[in-house]
Amino acid sequence: MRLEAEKLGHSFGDVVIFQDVSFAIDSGEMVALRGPSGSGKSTLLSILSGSVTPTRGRVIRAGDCRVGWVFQNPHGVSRRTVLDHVVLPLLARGARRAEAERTARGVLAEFRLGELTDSPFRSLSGGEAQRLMLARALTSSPDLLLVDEPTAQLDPVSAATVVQVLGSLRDRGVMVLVATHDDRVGEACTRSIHMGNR
Ligand SMILES: Nc1ncnc2c1ncn2[C@@H]1O[C@H](COP(=O)(O)OP(=O)(O)OP(=O)(O)O)[C@@H](O)[C@H]1O
Repeated sequence: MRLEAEKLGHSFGDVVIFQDVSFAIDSGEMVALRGPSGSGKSTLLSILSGSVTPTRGRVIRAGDCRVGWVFQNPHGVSRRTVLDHVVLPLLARGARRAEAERTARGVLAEFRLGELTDSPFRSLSGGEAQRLMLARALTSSPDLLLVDEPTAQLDPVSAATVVQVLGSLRDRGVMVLVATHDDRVGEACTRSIHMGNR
């Protein structure tokens, strides 16, 4: 699997956010998207996900490329349990309840959330919630995972765990593109794409 960005550019009205951005990412690569605030990292992720059409250039990816997205602020349903957050997408994809729960429990244990399966989302710490979002993204078996600032507002220990989890996704052959200001995340990546040369 390969993702290619060819001479991408984007403007909002008359304001050029970035231009002439080209790169390719292959399966099993974890790439950092770096650049100052406002340089267009989140916008580029939206373009790569297909939810925003670039003003210029094009994105080339296989038609069956499954895209997962983990946002900067973990979005969960406050009353729902940790287990529910991982089980529901599996049920939506046609899994039976018992099978979905088995899969979900396995993934949660791997993400060090096994003790929290019955806790409501609202009781999670920032790091736990971020790991849960990554666990949920994993269950959709993405080929490409777009991650926006996963360690913002996390303490060093939680951030290190999130970095570890991202590395394990890469090791499973997922293409991981992570927008980040965090040098620890940058160092864990194979290389960086730099935004900001408008
Ligand atoms: N829908 C929109 N309409 C107009 N301007 C927008 C829109 N979305 C983003 N922008 C502007 O585009 C620029 C790039 O925003 P973006 O969120 O992509 O930057 P970023 O590099 O991800 O920033 P940060 O590091 O602060 O998250 C910013 O100046 C932002 O205000």
